[in-house]
Amino acid sequence: VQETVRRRRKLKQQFVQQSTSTSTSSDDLEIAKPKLPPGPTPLPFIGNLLNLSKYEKNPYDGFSQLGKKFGPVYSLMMGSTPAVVINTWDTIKEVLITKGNMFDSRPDIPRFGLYFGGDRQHSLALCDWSEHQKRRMTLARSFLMFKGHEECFQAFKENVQSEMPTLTAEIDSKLNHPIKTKKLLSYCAMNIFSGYMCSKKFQYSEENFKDVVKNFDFIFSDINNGHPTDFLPGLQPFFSSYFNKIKAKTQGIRKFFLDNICKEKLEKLRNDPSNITDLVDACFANLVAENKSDKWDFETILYILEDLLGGSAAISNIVMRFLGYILQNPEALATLREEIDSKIGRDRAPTLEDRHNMPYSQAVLYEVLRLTSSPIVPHVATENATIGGYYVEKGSLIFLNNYEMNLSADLWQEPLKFNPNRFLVEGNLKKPAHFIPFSTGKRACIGSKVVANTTFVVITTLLQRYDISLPEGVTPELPRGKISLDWNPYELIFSLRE
Ligand code: HEM
Repeated sequence: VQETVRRRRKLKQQFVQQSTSTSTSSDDLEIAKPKLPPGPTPLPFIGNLLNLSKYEKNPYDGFSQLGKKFGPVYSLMMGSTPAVVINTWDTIKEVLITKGNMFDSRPDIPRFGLYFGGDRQHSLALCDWSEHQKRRMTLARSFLMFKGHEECFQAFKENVQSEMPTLTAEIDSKLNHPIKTKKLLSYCAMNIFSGYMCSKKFQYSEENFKDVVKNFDFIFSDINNGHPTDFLPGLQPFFSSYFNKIKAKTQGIRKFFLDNICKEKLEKLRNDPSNITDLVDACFANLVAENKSDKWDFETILYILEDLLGGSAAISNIVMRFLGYILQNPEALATLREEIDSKIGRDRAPTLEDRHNMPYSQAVLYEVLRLTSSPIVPHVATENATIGGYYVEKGSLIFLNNYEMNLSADLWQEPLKFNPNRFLVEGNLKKPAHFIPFSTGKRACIGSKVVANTTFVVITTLLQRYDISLPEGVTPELPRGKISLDWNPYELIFSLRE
Protein backbone atom coordinates (compact mmCIF):
# COMPACT_ATOMS: atom_id res chain seq x y z
CA VAL A 1 0.00 0.00 0.00
CA GLN A 2 2.82 2.38 0.96
CA GLU A 3 4.49 1.62 -2.35
CA THR A 4 1.27 2.45 -4.23
CA VAL A 5 0.81 5.70 -2.33
CA ARG A 6 4.48 6.62 -2.93
CA ARG A 7 4.13 5.87 -6.64
CA ARG A 8 0.99 7.96 -6.94
CA ARG A 9 2.55 10.90 -5.04
CA LYS A 10 5.54 10.78 -7.38
CA LEU A 11 3.33 10.71 -10.46
CA LYS A 12 1.31 13.62 -9.12
CA GLN A 13 4.50 15.60 -8.53
CA GLN A 14 5.66 14.90 -12.09
CA PHE A 15 2.25 15.95 -13.41
CA VAL A 16 2.32 19.22 -11.46
CA GLN A 17 5.90 19.89 -12.64
CA GLN A 18 4.91 19.22 -16.26
CA SER A 19 1.91 21.51 -16.02
CA THR A 20 3.74 24.36 -14.26
CA SER A 21 6.70 24.26 -16.64
CA THR A 22 4.40 25.01 -19.58
CA SER A 23 2.07 27.37 -17.71
CA THR A 24 2.11 31.05 -18.38
CA SER A 25 -0.97 32.54 -16.74
CA SER A 26 -2.05 32.45 -13.10
CA ASP A 27 -5.19 30.49 -14.22
CA ASP A 28 -2.97 27.68 -15.51
CA LEU A 29 -1.13 27.62 -12.19
CA GLU A 30 -4.49 27.16 -10.45
CA ILE A 31 -5.25 24.16 -12.71
CA ALA A 32 -1.82 22.73 -11.89
CA LYS A 33 -2.72 22.01 -8.27
CA PRO A 34 -5.11 19.09 -8.45
CA LYS A 35 -5.81 17.02 -5.36
CA LEU A 36 -5.98 13.24 -5.23
CA PRO A 37 -9.53 11.87 -5.14
CA PRO A 38 -10.64 10.57 -1.74
CA GLY A 39 -11.43 6.88 -1.32
CA PRO A 40 -11.38 3.90 1.01
CA THR A 41 -7.99 2.60 2.17
CA PRO A 42 -6.82 -0.28 -0.03
CA LEU A 43 -5.62 -3.61 1.34
CA PRO A 44 -2.45 -5.31 0.05
CA PHE A 45 -2.95 -7.45 -3.07
CA ILE A 46 -6.76 -7.10 -3.31
CA GLY A 47 -6.96 -3.31 -3.01
CA ASN A 48 -10.61 -2.31 -2.41
CA LEU A 49 -12.24 -5.43 -3.86
CA LEU A 50 -13.59 -6.29 -0.39
CA ASN A 51 -15.49 -2.97 -0.29
CA LEU A 52 -17.35 -4.17 -3.38
CA SER A 53 -17.76 -7.83 -2.49
CA LYS A 54 -21.33 -7.53 -1.24
CA TYR A 55 -22.31 -5.88 -4.53
CA GLU A 56 -21.02 -8.80 -6.58
CA LYS A 57 -24.27 -9.02 -8.60
CA ASN A 58 -24.27 -5.31 -9.43
CA PRO A 59 -20.96 -3.53 -8.72
CA TYR A 60 -22.37 -0.24 -10.00
CA ASP A 61 -24.85 -0.22 -7.12
CA GLY A 62 -21.77 -0.55 -4.90
CA PHE A 63 -20.15 2.40 -6.72
CA SER A 64 -23.26 4.50 -5.95
CA GLN A 65 -23.30 3.45 -2.29
CA LEU A 66 -19.57 4.22 -1.82
CA GLY A 67 -20.21 7.56 -3.54
CA LYS A 68 -22.51 8.52 -0.65
CA LYS A 69 -19.53 8.21 1.69
CA PHE A 70 -16.64 9.43 -0.46
CA GLY A 71 -18.30 11.95 -2.79
CA PRO A 72 -19.06 12.01 -6.52
CA VAL A 73 -15.43 11.38 -7.63
CA TYR A 74 -13.36 8.90 -5.65
CA SER A 75 -10.53 6.46 -6.09
CA LEU A 76 -10.38 2.70 -5.60
CA MET A 77 -7.70 0.07 -6.09
CA MET A 78 -9.08 -2.83 -8.14
CA GLY A 79 -6.48 -5.37 -7.11
CA SER A 80 -3.32 -3.47 -8.06
CA THR A 81 -4.98 -1.32 -10.73
CA PRO A 82 -5.84 2.27 -9.76
CA ALA A 83 -9.41 3.25 -10.60
CA VAL A 84 -11.59 6.31 -10.35
CA VAL A 85 -15.38 6.17 -10.03
CA ILE A 86 -17.38 9.12 -11.29
CA ASN A 87 -21.00 9.58 -10.29
CA THR A 88 -22.07 12.92 -11.76
CA TRP A 89 -23.21 13.98 -15.22
CA ASP A 90 -20.71 16.87 -15.32
CA THR A 91 -17.72 14.58 -14.72
CA ILE A 92 -19.09 11.91 -17.10
CA LYS A 93 -19.32 14.60 -19.81
CA GLU A 94 -15.78 15.69 -18.98
CA VAL A 95 -14.44 12.14 -19.54
CA LEU A 96 -16.53 11.22 -22.59
CA ILE A 97 -16.66 14.52 -24.43
CA THR A 98 -14.49 17.44 -23.26
CA LYS A 99 -11.46 15.25 -22.54
CA GLY A 100 -12.54 12.28 -24.67
CA ASN A 101 -9.04 11.86 -26.16
CA MET A 102 -7.45 11.45 -22.72
CA PHE A 103 -9.77 8.62 -21.70
CA ASP A 104 -10.30 6.53 -24.83
CA SER A 105 -8.56 3.25 -23.91
CA ARG A 106 -10.00 0.08 -22.39
CA PRO A 107 -8.77 -2.01 -19.44
CA ASP A 108 -6.39 -4.90 -19.94
CA ILE A 109 -8.60 -7.62 -18.48
CA PRO A 110 -7.47 -11.20 -19.31
CA ARG A 111 -10.96 -12.33 -20.40
CA PHE A 112 -11.17 -9.49 -22.95
CA GLY A 113 -8.30 -11.01 -24.92
CA LEU A 114 -9.62 -14.52 -24.53
CA TYR A 115 -12.88 -13.71 -26.35
CA PHE A 116 -10.88 -12.52 -29.37
CA GLY A 117 -8.24 -15.14 -30.06
CA GLY A 118 -5.91 -13.97 -27.28
CA ASP A 119 -5.71 -10.29 -28.25
CA ARG A 120 -8.32 -7.74 -27.15
CA GLN A 121 -7.08 -5.34 -29.88
CA HIS A 122 -9.01 -7.59 -32.31
CA SER A 123 -12.24 -6.44 -30.68
CA LEU A 124 -14.11 -3.28 -31.67
CA ALA A 125 -15.43 -2.61 -28.18
CA LEU A 126 -12.61 -3.83 -25.93
CA CYS A 127 -9.54 -2.51 -27.79
CA ASP A 128 -7.60 0.69 -27.18
CA TRP A 129 -8.11 3.58 -29.56
CA SER A 130 -5.87 3.62 -32.67
CA GLU A 131 -5.89 4.66 -36.33
CA HIS A 132 -6.80 1.07 -37.22
CA GLN A 133 -9.75 1.18 -34.80
CA LYS A 134 -10.86 4.50 -36.31
CA ARG A 135 -11.00 2.95 -39.78
CA ARG A 136 -12.84 -0.18 -38.62
CA MET A 137 -15.37 1.91 -36.71
CA THR A 138 -15.93 4.34 -39.59
CA LEU A 139 -16.88 1.42 -41.81
CA ALA A 140 -19.03 -0.32 -39.17
CA ARG A 141 -20.76 2.93 -38.20
CA SER A 142 -21.71 3.71 -41.81
CA PHE A 143 -23.60 0.40 -41.97
CA LEU A 144 -25.14 0.46 -38.50
CA MET A 145 -25.94 4.12 -37.86
CA PHE A 146 -27.33 4.69 -41.41
CA LYS A 147 -26.29 8.38 -41.31
CA GLY A 148 -26.38 9.60 -44.91
CA HIS A 149 -26.75 6.00 -46.09
CA GLU A 150 -30.38 5.68 -47.13
CA GLU A 151 -29.63 2.49 -49.09
CA CYS A 152 -28.32 0.84 -45.89
CA PHE A 153 -31.47 1.81 -44.02
CA GLN A 154 -33.64 0.33 -46.80
CA ALA A 155 -31.63 -2.92 -46.81
CA PHE A 156 -31.89 -3.17 -43.03
CA LYS A 157 -35.62 -2.44 -43.14
CA GLU A 158 -36.25 -5.21 -45.67
CA ASN A 159 -34.22 -7.62 -43.59
CA VAL A 160 -36.02 -6.99 -40.32
CA GLN A 161 -39.47 -7.01 -41.84
CA SER A 162 -38.87 -10.14 -43.93
CA GLU A 163 -37.83 -12.09 -40.81
CA MET A 164 -41.13 -11.45 -39.03
CA PRO A 165 -43.19 -14.12 -40.89
CA THR A 166 -40.55 -16.73 -39.90
CA LEU A 167 -40.81 -15.69 -36.24
CA THR A 168 -44.62 -15.71 -36.20
CA ALA A 169 -44.76 -19.06 -38.06
CA GLU A 170 -42.61 -20.59 -35.29
CA ILE A 171 -44.86 -19.12 -32.60
CA ASP A 172 -48.06 -20.12 -34.46
CA SER A 173 -46.92 -23.73 -34.38
CA LYS A 174 -46.88 -23.64 -30.56
CA LEU A 175 -49.90 -21.49 -29.69
CA ASN A 176 -51.36 -21.62 -26.15
CA HIS A 177 -48.37 -23.45 -24.68
CA PRO A 178 -45.33 -22.06 -22.84
CA ILE A 179 -42.58 -21.32 -25.39
CA LYS A 180 -38.85 -20.87 -24.80
CA THR A 181 -39.24 -17.37 -26.19
CA LYS A 182 -35.69 -16.08 -25.73
CA LYS A 183 -34.34 -18.91 -27.84
CA LEU A 184 -36.66 -18.03 -30.74
CA LEU A 185 -35.89 -14.33 -30.41
CA SER A 186 -32.16 -15.11 -30.47
CA TYR A 187 -32.48 -17.08 -33.73
CA CYS A 188 -34.60 -14.27 -35.16
CA ALA A 189 -32.12 -11.52 -34.13
CA MET A 190 -29.12 -13.45 -35.48
CA ASN A 191 -30.88 -13.98 -38.82
CA ILE A 192 -31.68 -10.26 -39.05
CA PHE A 193 -28.03 -9.39 -38.35
CA SER A 194 -26.48 -11.99 -40.63
CA GLY A 195 -29.07 -11.29 -43.34
CA TYR A 196 -28.20 -7.60 -43.24
CA MET A 197 -24.43 -7.79 -42.69
CA CYS A 198 -23.64 -10.95 -44.70
CA SER A 199 -26.69 -11.48 -46.98
CA LYS A 200 -27.16 -14.92 -45.44
CA LYS A 201 -29.98 -16.36 -43.33
CA PHE A 202 -30.29 -19.74 -41.63
CA GLN A 203 -33.05 -22.22 -40.74
CA TYR A 204 -34.01 -22.13 -37.05
CA SER A 205 -33.76 -25.94 -37.10
CA GLU A 206 -30.10 -26.09 -38.31
CA GLU A 207 -28.04 -27.63 -35.49
CA ASN A 208 -24.86 -25.62 -36.28
CA PHE A 209 -26.82 -22.40 -36.32
CA LYS A 210 -28.56 -23.21 -33.03
CA ASP A 211 -25.17 -23.96 -31.41
CA VAL A 212 -23.56 -20.76 -32.61
CA VAL A 213 -26.48 -18.62 -31.39
CA LYS A 214 -26.37 -20.27 -27.96
CA ASN A 215 -22.59 -19.81 -27.79
CA PHE A 216 -22.95 -16.13 -28.61
CA ASP A 217 -25.48 -15.78 -25.81
CA PHE A 218 -23.05 -17.47 -23.42
CA ILE A 219 -20.22 -15.10 -24.36
CA PHE A 220 -22.52 -12.07 -24.20
CA SER A 221 -23.63 -13.09 -20.72
CA ASP A 222 -20.01 -13.69 -19.68
CA ILE A 223 -19.02 -10.18 -20.83
CA ASN A 224 -21.99 -8.77 -18.89
CA ASN A 225 -20.75 -10.31 -15.63
CA GLY A 226 -17.54 -9.74 -13.70
CA HIS A 227 -15.03 -12.47 -12.85
CA PRO A 228 -12.45 -12.79 -10.02
CA THR A 229 -9.56 -12.93 -12.52
CA ASP A 230 -10.45 -9.50 -13.96
CA PHE A 231 -8.52 -7.71 -11.24
CA LEU A 232 -6.64 -10.61 -9.68
CA PRO A 233 -4.99 -12.13 -12.78
CA GLY A 234 -2.84 -14.34 -10.53
CA LEU A 235 -5.94 -16.47 -9.95
CA GLN A 236 -6.05 -17.58 -13.61
CA PRO A 237 -4.52 -21.05 -13.02
CA PHE A 238 -7.48 -21.84 -10.72
CA PHE A 239 -9.95 -21.14 -13.52
CA SER A 240 -8.32 -22.99 -16.40
CA SER A 241 -11.41 -25.05 -17.29
CA TYR A 242 -13.57 -21.91 -17.41
CA PHE A 243 -10.99 -20.21 -19.64
CA ASN A 244 -10.82 -23.28 -21.88
CA LYS A 245 -14.61 -23.25 -22.20
CA ILE A 246 -14.57 -19.63 -23.41
CA LYS A 247 -11.77 -20.47 -25.85
CA ALA A 248 -13.67 -23.45 -27.27
CA LYS A 249 -16.90 -21.50 -27.67
CA THR A 250 -15.28 -18.53 -29.43
CA GLN A 251 -13.30 -20.87 -31.71
CA GLY A 252 -16.57 -22.65 -32.60
CA ILE A 253 -18.21 -19.32 -33.45
CA ARG A 254 -15.29 -18.34 -35.70
CA LYS A 255 -15.28 -21.68 -37.50
CA PHE A 256 -19.01 -21.37 -38.20
CA PHE A 257 -18.57 -17.97 -39.86
CA LEU A 258 -15.51 -19.10 -41.74
CA ASP A 259 -17.28 -22.17 -43.17
CA ASN A 260 -20.72 -20.68 -43.69
CA ILE A 261 -20.07 -17.09 -44.71
CA CYS A 262 -16.47 -15.99 -45.29
CA LYS A 263 -15.34 -18.68 -47.75
CA GLU A 264 -18.35 -18.08 -50.02
CA LYS A 265 -17.98 -14.33 -49.76
CA LEU A 266 -14.27 -14.35 -50.61
CA GLU A 267 -14.89 -16.49 -53.66
CA LYS A 268 -17.58 -14.06 -54.85
CA LEU A 269 -15.30 -11.06 -54.36
CA ARG A 270 -12.40 -12.73 -56.19
CA ASN A 271 -14.65 -13.20 -59.20
CA ASP A 272 -15.97 -9.64 -59.10
CA PRO A 273 -14.15 -7.21 -56.71
CA SER A 274 -16.59 -4.40 -57.50
CA ASN A 275 -19.61 -6.39 -56.34
CA ILE A 276 -20.01 -4.95 -52.81
CA THR A 277 -23.48 -5.53 -51.42
CA ASP A 278 -23.11 -5.70 -47.63
CA LEU A 279 -20.81 -5.08 -44.65
CA VAL A 280 -18.71 -8.24 -45.11
CA ASP A 281 -18.07 -7.35 -48.76
CA ALA A 282 -17.05 -3.85 -47.67
CA CYS A 283 -14.61 -5.39 -45.15
CA PHE A 284 -13.19 -7.80 -47.74
CA ALA A 285 -12.59 -4.89 -50.08
CA ASN A 286 -9.92 -3.80 -47.56
CA LEU A 287 -8.30 -7.21 -47.82
CA VAL A 288 -7.51 -6.55 -51.45
CA ALA A 289 -6.86 -2.79 -51.07
CA GLU A 290 -4.09 -1.52 -53.33
CA ASN A 291 -2.56 0.84 -50.77
CA LYS A 292 -0.57 -1.38 -48.38
CA SER A 293 -1.27 0.70 -45.27
CA ASP A 294 -5.03 0.40 -45.92
CA LYS A 295 -4.90 -3.40 -46.12
CA TRP A 296 -6.65 -5.52 -43.49
CA ASP A 297 -5.77 -9.12 -42.80
CA PHE A 298 -8.33 -11.90 -42.89
CA GLU A 299 -8.43 -12.22 -39.08
CA THR A 300 -9.36 -8.56 -38.68
CA ILE A 301 -12.46 -9.14 -40.79
CA LEU A 302 -13.41 -12.33 -39.03
CA TYR A 303 -13.27 -10.58 -35.65
CA ILE A 304 -15.27 -7.56 -36.85
CA LEU A 305 -17.95 -9.96 -38.04
CA GLU A 306 -17.90 -11.85 -34.78
CA ASP A 307 -18.13 -8.64 -32.75
CA LEU A 308 -21.03 -7.19 -34.69
CA LEU A 309 -23.04 -10.38 -35.18
CA GLY A 310 -22.57 -10.99 -31.43
CA GLY A 311 -24.57 -7.78 -30.91
CA SER A 312 -27.66 -9.80 -31.84
CA ALA A 313 -27.54 -11.32 -28.33
CA ALA A 314 -28.21 -7.83 -26.94
CA ILE A 315 -31.42 -7.68 -29.00
CA SER A 316 -32.98 -10.93 -27.78
CA ASN A 317 -32.18 -10.02 -24.16
CA ILE A 318 -33.58 -6.50 -24.39
CA VAL A 319 -36.77 -7.72 -26.16
CA MET A 320 -37.24 -10.31 -23.39
CA ARG A 321 -36.83 -7.56 -20.79
CA PHE A 322 -39.29 -5.34 -22.70
CA LEU A 323 -41.89 -8.15 -22.68
CA GLY A 324 -41.11 -8.94 -19.01
CA TYR A 325 -41.75 -5.33 -17.96
CA ILE A 326 -44.96 -4.76 -19.90
CA LEU A 327 -46.46 -8.08 -18.79
CA GLN A 328 -45.99 -6.88 -15.21
CA ASN A 329 -47.41 -3.44 -16.03
CA PRO A 330 -50.82 -3.98 -17.66
CA GLU A 331 -51.49 -0.23 -18.03
CA ALA A 332 -48.37 0.22 -20.15
CA LEU A 333 -49.28 -2.87 -22.17
CA ALA A 334 -52.80 -1.51 -22.84
CA THR A 335 -51.42 1.91 -23.92
CA LEU A 336 -48.88 0.25 -26.20
CA ARG A 337 -51.63 -1.86 -27.80
CA GLU A 338 -53.81 1.20 -28.27
CA GLU A 339 -50.94 2.96 -30.06
CA ILE A 340 -50.36 -0.05 -32.33
CA ASP A 341 -54.07 -0.42 -33.15
CA SER A 342 -54.59 3.27 -33.84
CA LYS A 343 -51.36 3.96 -35.80
CA ILE A 344 -50.90 0.66 -37.66
CA GLY A 345 -54.18 -1.20 -37.31
CA ARG A 346 -54.59 -4.96 -37.77
CA ASP A 347 -54.51 -5.22 -41.57
CA ARG A 348 -50.88 -4.52 -42.42
CA ALA A 349 -47.50 -5.47 -40.98
CA PRO A 350 -45.59 -2.89 -38.90
CA THR A 351 -42.74 -1.11 -40.72
CA LEU A 352 -39.67 0.73 -39.50
CA GLU A 353 -41.21 4.02 -40.65
CA ASP A 354 -44.04 3.57 -38.13
CA ARG A 355 -41.57 4.02 -35.28
CA HIS A 356 -41.37 7.80 -35.61
CA ASN A 357 -45.13 8.03 -35.35
CA MET A 358 -45.33 5.97 -32.16
CA PRO A 359 -43.69 7.86 -29.27
CA TYR A 360 -45.19 5.68 -26.55
CA SER A 361 -43.43 2.55 -27.85
CA GLN A 362 -40.15 4.52 -27.87
CA ALA A 363 -40.80 5.75 -24.34
CA VAL A 364 -41.29 2.15 -23.17
CA LEU A 365 -37.93 1.16 -24.70
CA TYR A 366 -36.24 4.08 -22.91
CA GLU A 367 -37.86 3.04 -19.63
CA VAL A 368 -36.71 -0.57 -20.12
CA LEU A 369 -33.16 0.65 -20.86
CA ARG A 370 -33.22 2.99 -17.86
CA LEU A 371 -34.28 0.28 -15.43
CA THR A 372 -31.89 -2.24 -17.01
CA SER A 373 -29.02 0.21 -16.46
CA SER A 374 -26.41 -1.63 -18.43
CA PRO A 375 -22.95 -0.21 -17.59
CA ILE A 376 -20.71 1.82 -19.85
CA VAL A 377 -17.65 -0.31 -20.71
CA PRO A 378 -14.86 1.06 -18.44
CA HIS A 379 -12.52 3.60 -20.04
CA VAL A 380 -8.80 4.03 -19.24
CA ALA A 381 -6.83 7.29 -18.88
CA THR A 382 -4.19 7.48 -21.63
CA GLU A 383 -2.27 10.29 -19.86
CA ASN A 384 -2.08 11.96 -16.45
CA ALA A 385 -5.18 14.16 -16.28
CA THR A 386 -7.82 15.64 -14.03
CA ILE A 387 -11.50 14.85 -13.56
CA GLY A 388 -13.69 17.30 -11.63
CA GLY A 389 -10.49 18.97 -10.41
CA TYR A 390 -9.05 15.70 -9.06
CA TYR A 391 -5.76 14.27 -10.25
CA VAL A 392 -6.04 10.98 -12.21
CA GLU A 393 -2.91 9.07 -13.16
CA LYS A 394 -2.29 7.57 -16.61
CA GLY A 395 -3.50 3.96 -16.79
CA SER A 396 -6.31 4.47 -14.24
CA LEU A 397 -9.54 2.70 -14.95
CA ILE A 398 -12.52 5.03 -15.13
CA PHE A 399 -15.90 3.67 -14.05
CA LEU A 400 -18.61 5.97 -15.42
CA ASN A 401 -21.59 5.31 -13.21
CA ASN A 402 -24.53 5.07 -15.58
CA TYR A 403 -26.49 3.26 -12.86
CA GLU A 404 -26.43 6.46 -10.81
CA MET A 405 -27.51 8.50 -13.88
CA ASN A 406 -30.47 6.15 -14.41
CA LEU A 407 -31.68 5.45 -10.89
CA SER A 408 -30.71 8.35 -8.63
CA ALA A 409 -33.63 9.86 -6.68
CA ASP A 410 -31.96 13.25 -7.27
CA LEU A 411 -32.46 12.88 -11.03
CA TRP A 412 -35.77 10.97 -11.35
CA GLN A 413 -39.12 10.96 -9.56
CA GLU A 414 -39.85 7.53 -8.09
CA PRO A 415 -36.81 6.08 -9.90
CA LEU A 416 -37.69 2.43 -9.28
CA LYS A 417 -41.21 2.74 -10.73
CA PHE A 418 -41.85 1.57 -14.30
CA ASN A 419 -43.28 4.71 -15.87
CA PRO A 420 -42.67 5.30 -19.62
CA ASN A 421 -44.61 8.58 -19.40
CA ARG A 422 -41.57 10.17 -17.76
CA PHE A 423 -40.07 10.30 -21.29
CA LEU A 424 -43.11 12.02 -22.86
CA VAL A 425 -43.86 15.74 -22.81
CA GLU A 426 -47.19 16.68 -24.43
CA GLY A 427 -47.12 13.42 -26.36
CA ASN A 428 -43.58 13.97 -27.68
CA LEU A 429 -40.56 11.86 -26.83
CA LYS A 430 -38.07 13.75 -24.60
CA LYS A 431 -35.00 12.41 -22.87
CA PRO A 432 -32.89 14.19 -20.25
CA ALA A 433 -29.27 14.78 -21.27
CA HIS A 434 -27.94 12.56 -18.46
CA PHE A 435 -29.84 9.53 -19.79
CA ILE A 436 -27.17 7.88 -21.98
CA PRO A 437 -27.88 4.12 -22.19
CA PHE A 438 -25.61 3.90 -25.26
CA SER A 439 -23.02 6.30 -23.81
CA THR A 440 -21.74 9.29 -25.81
CA GLY A 441 -18.51 10.57 -27.36
CA LYS A 442 -15.92 8.81 -29.52
CA ARG A 443 -16.42 5.33 -28.00
CA ALA A 444 -20.23 5.46 -27.88
CA CYS A 445 -22.25 2.42 -28.96
CA ILE A 446 -22.75 2.05 -32.72
CA GLY A 447 -25.65 -0.39 -32.26
CA SER A 448 -28.21 2.08 -30.85
CA LYS A 449 -30.19 2.51 -34.08
CA VAL A 450 -30.20 -1.18 -34.83
CA VAL A 451 -31.44 -1.85 -31.27
CA ALA A 452 -34.23 0.74 -31.45
CA ASN A 453 -35.40 -0.33 -34.92
CA THR A 454 -35.25 -4.11 -34.42
CA THR A 455 -36.90 -3.98 -31.00
CA PHE A 456 -39.67 -1.80 -32.42
CA VAL A 457 -40.58 -4.13 -35.29
CA VAL A 458 -40.36 -7.32 -33.19
CA ILE A 459 -42.45 -5.94 -30.30
CA THR A 460 -45.14 -4.35 -32.49
CA THR A 461 -45.38 -7.51 -34.63
CA LEU A 462 -45.91 -9.65 -31.52
CA LEU A 463 -48.39 -7.34 -29.81
CA GLN A 464 -50.35 -6.74 -32.98
CA ARG A 465 -50.87 -10.49 -33.50
CA TYR A 466 -50.88 -12.14 -30.06
CA ASP A 467 -52.15 -11.98 -26.53
CA ILE A 468 -49.07 -12.80 -24.46
CA SER A 469 -49.04 -14.10 -20.91
CA LEU A 470 -46.73 -15.62 -18.32
CA PRO A 471 -47.27 -19.22 -17.22
CA GLU A 472 -49.11 -19.55 -13.87
CA GLY A 473 -46.93 -18.47 -10.93
CA VAL A 474 -44.02 -17.16 -13.05
CA THR A 475 -42.63 -13.68 -12.28
CA PRO A 476 -39.80 -12.53 -14.57
CA GLU A 477 -36.59 -11.76 -12.79
CA LEU A 478 -35.02 -8.67 -14.38
CA PRO A 479 -31.67 -8.01 -12.68
CA ARG A 480 -30.26 -4.48 -13.00
CA GLY A 481 -26.76 -3.46 -14.00
CA LYS A 482 -26.50 -5.77 -17.03
CA ILE A 483 -28.52 -6.64 -20.14
CA SER A 484 -28.08 -10.41 -20.19
CA LEU A 485 -30.65 -12.87 -18.85
CA ASP A 486 -30.34 -16.65 -18.57
CA TRP A 487 -30.65 -18.68 -21.79
CA ASN A 488 -34.21 -19.64 -20.80
CA PRO A 489 -35.16 -16.94 -18.26
CA TYR A 490 -38.97 -17.34 -18.46
CA GLU A 491 -41.27 -18.94 -20.98
CA LEU A 492 -44.22 -17.08 -22.49
CA ILE A 493 -47.62 -18.19 -23.76
CA PHE A 494 -48.89 -16.76 -27.04
CA SER A 495 -52.50 -16.96 -28.26
CA LEU A 496 -53.96 -15.31 -31.36
CA ARG A 497 -55.78 -12.03 -30.63
CA GLU A 498 -59.54 -12.02 -31.08
C1 HEM B 1 -29.58 -2.75 -25.66
C2 HEM B 1 -28.50 -2.95 -26.33
C3 HEM B 1 -27.21 -2.21 -26.21
C4 HEM B 1 -26.77 -1.34 -25.24
C5 HEM B 1 -27.53 -0.84 -24.02
C6 HEM B 1 -25.43 -0.94 -25.60
C7 HEM B 1 -24.65 -0.06 -24.88
C8 HEM B 1 -23.31 0.19 -25.14
C9 HEM B 1 -22.45 0.95 -24.28
C10 HEM B 1 -22.86 1.63 -23.00
C11 HEM B 1 -21.21 0.96 -24.86
C12 HEM B 1 -19.91 1.59 -24.28
C13 HEM B 1 -19.69 2.98 -24.74
C14 HEM B 1 -18.52 3.62 -24.05
O1 HEM B 1 -17.61 2.94 -23.61
O2 HEM B 1 -18.47 4.87 -23.92
C15 HEM B 1 -21.29 0.20 -26.09
C16 HEM B 1 -20.24 0.02 -26.96
C17 HEM B 1 -20.37 -0.63 -28.17
N1 HEM B 1 -21.49 -1.21 -28.69
FE1 HEM B 1 -23.29 -1.33 -27.78
N2 HEM B 1 -25.07 -1.56 -26.77
C18 HEM B 1 -26.13 -2.33 -27.19
C19 HEM B 1 -26.19 -3.08 -28.34
C20 HEM B 1 -25.23 -3.12 -29.32
C21 HEM B 1 -25.37 -3.78 -30.59
C22 HEM B 1 -26.62 -4.51 -31.07
C23 HEM B 1 -24.18 -3.61 -31.27
C24 HEM B 1 -23.75 -4.07 -32.63
C25 HEM B 1 -24.50 -4.31 -33.61
C26 HEM B 1 -23.31 -2.83 -30.42
C27 HEM B 1 -22.03 -2.46 -30.74
C28 HEM B 1 -21.18 -1.77 -29.91
C29 HEM B 1 -19.78 -1.50 -30.20
C30 HEM B 1 -19.00 -1.95 -31.44
C31 HEM B 1 -19.28 -0.77 -29.12
C32 HEM B 1 -17.84 -0.29 -28.92
C33 HEM B 1 -17.63 1.12 -29.34
C34 HEM B 1 -16.19 1.54 -29.03
O3 HEM B 1 -15.62 1.03 -28.08
O4 HEM B 1 -15.61 2.35 -29.76
N3 HEM B 1 -23.99 -2.55 -29.26
N4 HEM B 1 -22.57 -0.25 -26.22
